[in-house]
Amino acid sequence: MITAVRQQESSKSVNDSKLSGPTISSGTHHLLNLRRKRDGVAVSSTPVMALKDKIVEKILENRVTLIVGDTGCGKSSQVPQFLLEANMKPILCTQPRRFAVVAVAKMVSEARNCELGAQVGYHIGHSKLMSPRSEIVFKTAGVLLDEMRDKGSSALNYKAIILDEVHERSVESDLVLVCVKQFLLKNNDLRVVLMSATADIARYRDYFKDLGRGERVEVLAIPISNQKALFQRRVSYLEQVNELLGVSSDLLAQTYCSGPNPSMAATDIKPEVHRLILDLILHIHKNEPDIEKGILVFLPTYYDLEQQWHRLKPLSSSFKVHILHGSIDTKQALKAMKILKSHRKVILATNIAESSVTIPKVAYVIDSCRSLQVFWDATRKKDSTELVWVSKSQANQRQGRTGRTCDGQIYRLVTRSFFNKLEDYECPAILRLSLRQQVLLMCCAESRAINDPKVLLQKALDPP
Ligand SMILES: Nc1ncnc2c1ncn2[C@@H]1O[C@H](COP(=O)(O)OP(=O)(O)OP(=O)(O)O)[C@@H](O)[C@H]1O
Repeated sequence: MITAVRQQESSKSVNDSKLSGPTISSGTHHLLNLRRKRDGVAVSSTPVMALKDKIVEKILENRVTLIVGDTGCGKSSQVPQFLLEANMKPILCTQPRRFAVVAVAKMVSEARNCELGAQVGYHIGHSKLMSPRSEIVFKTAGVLLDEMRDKGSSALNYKAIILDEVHERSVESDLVLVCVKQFLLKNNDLRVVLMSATADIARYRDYFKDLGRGERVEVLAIPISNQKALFQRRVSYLEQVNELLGVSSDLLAQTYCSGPNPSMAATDIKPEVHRLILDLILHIHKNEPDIEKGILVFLPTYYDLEQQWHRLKPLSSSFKVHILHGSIDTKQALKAMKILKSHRKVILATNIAESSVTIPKVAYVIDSCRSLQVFWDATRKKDSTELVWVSKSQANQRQGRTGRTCDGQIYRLVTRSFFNKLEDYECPAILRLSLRQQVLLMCCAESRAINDPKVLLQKALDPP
């Protein structure tokens, strides 16, 4: 379903557009040099670079533009720079998570050869590294939402606002979308760009349909043919993993997923799964001579990260293990970005590392295909958590953390038929969580356009 829509959009874009030749800017050149320098690979361009002129032209022409392109094709790093070079500044870019804000801001400032906090800055929670002269600013959706509540439309005093990773449906992201739309109805000059590799584009296109008479939402898909510059990615499922490790089991799904399909299977990570992950890591280490090639493992909870960490601890002479979890300080988390020459890097992560970020030289992704979800328990009248199977969209984002700076291999720890039965998308948080706090905050908003929670929530992409 996702593939079908994306392919349809891709071919539309190719047919509709007279693709202009690549115009490579100084920032872009610098990014390429950076990549060559860091990774020892010669990369001629990221796929979005070939569409630079087209992207700028469409954003200038339309108030809302959707950019859809495979993970790693260059959306987050390049599109803000394209707009800067077209003099559409200042530019605001939101990311769903703090880690992604800092990682992308850091990468773009390095690509532009400037100090972080000067031309390129960021703002997450209480940490702000930007100046009044910053021309590209990265923020979390939560920070932007707070600012819109406090300052109304003046929080959007930018020439262009990029809402990156729109498929991530946190309450904050959905509320940012609805507030931005309200302000767009009053501001003709603002340009909004939505970006994602896996979003359901038809929904976003429809959402902005009523913006104004004769207006349309431009959908720009980065054509598959333009994506050949990307590295290869190969996906394996439990069947192949077991073959690889020489384990024979007729009941793979039963042993490692507790059932034949997502609706019947318990999501908890059994010791067998931790054991399988360890065996896989050891197998990779033995067979991959390039020590710089790292392994990224997705697990659902801090407890699971700890369990896996304990299994790896006795092997500290071979492996350097990093933990990426929401509770870890961003500075500490950024240490996982370093390429190591002495040890094999193993990164144990929850979905904090699922989208946006490039961790250089991650060549292997092991995906447990589980995730922790918070929901409002109406009976107990409190927030609760549950382990769920990821959606295909989430799994594709996880897959996209490799194949960015080198070829990638993905191991999904479910059988192929089990994977095919996963939902396409996860349920938006706005339909799962209590909105009491958000409603109170909305009531306090300065701007009349966004201070009536009942009206505003009805205008959300999925009204609660
Ligand atoms: N820190 C980095 N070090 C080396 N290369 C990087 C770094 N950050 C980005 N890149 C390179 O730039 C490419 C584009 O990254 P970018 O984040 O712009 O892609 P994207 O299309 O936004 O991906 P996603 O949809 O996953 O967010 C990556 O595939 C990678 O090759």
